[in-house]
Formats: sequence, C-alpha cells, structure tokens
Amino acid sequence: MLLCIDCGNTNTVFSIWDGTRFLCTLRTSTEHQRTADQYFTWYSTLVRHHGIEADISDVIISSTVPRVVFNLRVFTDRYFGTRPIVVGRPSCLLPQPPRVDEGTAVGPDRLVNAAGAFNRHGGDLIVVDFGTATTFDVVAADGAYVGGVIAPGVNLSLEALHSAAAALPHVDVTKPQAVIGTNTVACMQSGVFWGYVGLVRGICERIRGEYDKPMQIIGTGGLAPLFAQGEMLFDSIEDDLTMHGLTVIHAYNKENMIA
Ligand SMILES: Nc1ncnc2c1ncn2[C@@H]1O[C@H](COP(=O)(O)OP(=O)(O)OP(=O)(O)O)[C@@H](O)[C@H]1O
Ligand SMILES: CC(C)(CO)[C@@H](O)C(=O)NCCC(=O)O
Ligand SMILES: [K+]
Repeated sequence: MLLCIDCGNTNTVFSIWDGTRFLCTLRTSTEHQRTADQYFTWYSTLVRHHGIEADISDVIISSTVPRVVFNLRVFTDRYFGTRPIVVGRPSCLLPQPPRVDEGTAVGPDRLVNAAGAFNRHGGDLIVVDFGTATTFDVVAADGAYVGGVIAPGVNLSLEALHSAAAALPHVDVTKPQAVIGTNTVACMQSGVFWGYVGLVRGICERIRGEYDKPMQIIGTGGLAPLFAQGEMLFDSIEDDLTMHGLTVIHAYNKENMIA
C-alpha cells in the first residue's frame, strides 16, 4: 500500500491508498520539531483506531516546508523500511516538467495539484487551492504546470486583521447573509468572504483572458465548498485532489524508474 503525505505550511495530511481507494485520511498540524517516533505514535494510534490493516510498501511526500522532510524520511525508513519519493527533488520524475522561469522552485503542492487535475480532466485548466495561501495553478494542454497566482490565504487574511488592529477580534470565516455588516464580526466576515469570492472570480477571468483558450476551473482545499456556495466559481470541487495527484506521480515514477 502507498502512504501519501502532504505537508502544508499549516497542516500535514497522511492518506493510505490501497490501489483503488483511500482507506483513511489523518491530519495533524505541521511542526518541524516532530520526530520520526512522534509521527509513528500518532499514525499507528489512528490507523488502529480506524481498524485498518495497512502494510505500507511505498511512501510519497509533497512538502511546502523543506525542514520537515528530514524527519519524515527517518520515519519512513525506520517504520516501513522504504525510501520515500519526494516531489520537487530531482530524483522524483514528473509526467510533465513545469514551464516557468529558470531557477523557480514551484511549490510541490502545486505540481501535485496540476498532475492530479490533469489526470482527471485533461489540460487547459485552473486549479484553485484554498490552503495557507490561495493558489491558482494553470495547467496546459499537455499537463504541464505553466504558472499561476499566489494570494494570501483566507485564514491568514483574517489573522492579519486580528493581529494588526487592536479592536478586531479573532473570527472564523463563514458566508454572511448580507454584504453590509451591522456588527464588527459581520463586517470582517463580509470583507473576507465577499472579498475572496471577488478575488477568485476576478483572477480566473483574467487568467482566461490571458490564456485565450477555454479552461475548466477545479476548486480544492478545505474552504472551496464554502466559497462555491451559490457562486458558480468552479466546474468541479475535489477535496482529494492533492492526494490523487500524489498517487498519479507515484505511479508515474514506478513505471519509469530506471531499475
Ligand atoms: N467552514 C470552515 N471554516 C474555517 N475553516 C474551515 C472550514 N472548512 C474547512 N476548514 C479548514 O480548512 C482547512 C483545510 O484546508 P487545507 O487542508 O486545504 O489547507 P490548510 O491545511 O489550511 O493549509 P496547508 O495545506 O497550506 O497547510 C482545515 O484546517 C479546516 O479546519
Ligand atoms: C504557495 C505555497 C505556500 C502554497 O502552499 C507553496 O506552493 C509554496 O511554498 N510555493 C513556492 C513558490 C511557488 O510555488 O512558486
Ligand atoms: K493543501
């Protein structure tokens, strides 16, 4: 079985792929101090809790935080006796190399989203991922990542308001009934919710204008369904897109590995 690990700047997600489906998805906060043994304690407890018999033979990692990869490698080696494939490293093959400015280290999560979305839908598409940052990944007809947009994440924007303004509380994002807020929290939620609806719509429109070919828009990340409510922002919403992309890249490496 394949263990897929997606480390974002906020959360780290493990998912076990049995070749047909994901048996479980486990989430923890990303902390670079976490040791291999701590990963295993957390992982094995939850796998047992879910009653899963997981015989892990392969591991693939995408990490936007370079520092966590060392301990994840130790974890993989010590507990599964295997070397992980690490997306973004030269030893990890990609179905299509990205076409970007020389020297650009594209976030591995974006490369993985591109591979996952292309595998499901074919090319000419935009992936919008609501993570720590809100990213737009443009995928060409041949499946290559050809650029995109990085905007501040939704929760990051709310945190920034709270930490910069003494009178603004910590609030969670939700869809407000009205645009005109009649209390502080409602005003903040309106600013962030309708602001991001406008941001997503506006950026996708401009990308489509610049790209000059019809494009599908795929939404992913925890907050995609919230923003999609009644807004027609996406052709499809797929919460497992990054995990699916990891299985695609893993399979590609298995097929093309030089023995
Ligand atoms: N209605 C909601 N309000 C606030 N947060 C939500 C809501 N629905 C989902 N979430 C949050 O979305 C997050 C899942 O998002 P996702 O995994 O895409 O990105 P992330 O973990 O925040 O960022 P990264 O991948 O960059 O670490 C979870 O932390 C979850 O709590
Ligand atoms: C933009 C984030 C933080 C989104 O997770 C990540 O993809 C990243 O660190 N990217 C590196 C820069 C780039 O993708 O061009
Ligand atoms: K993510």
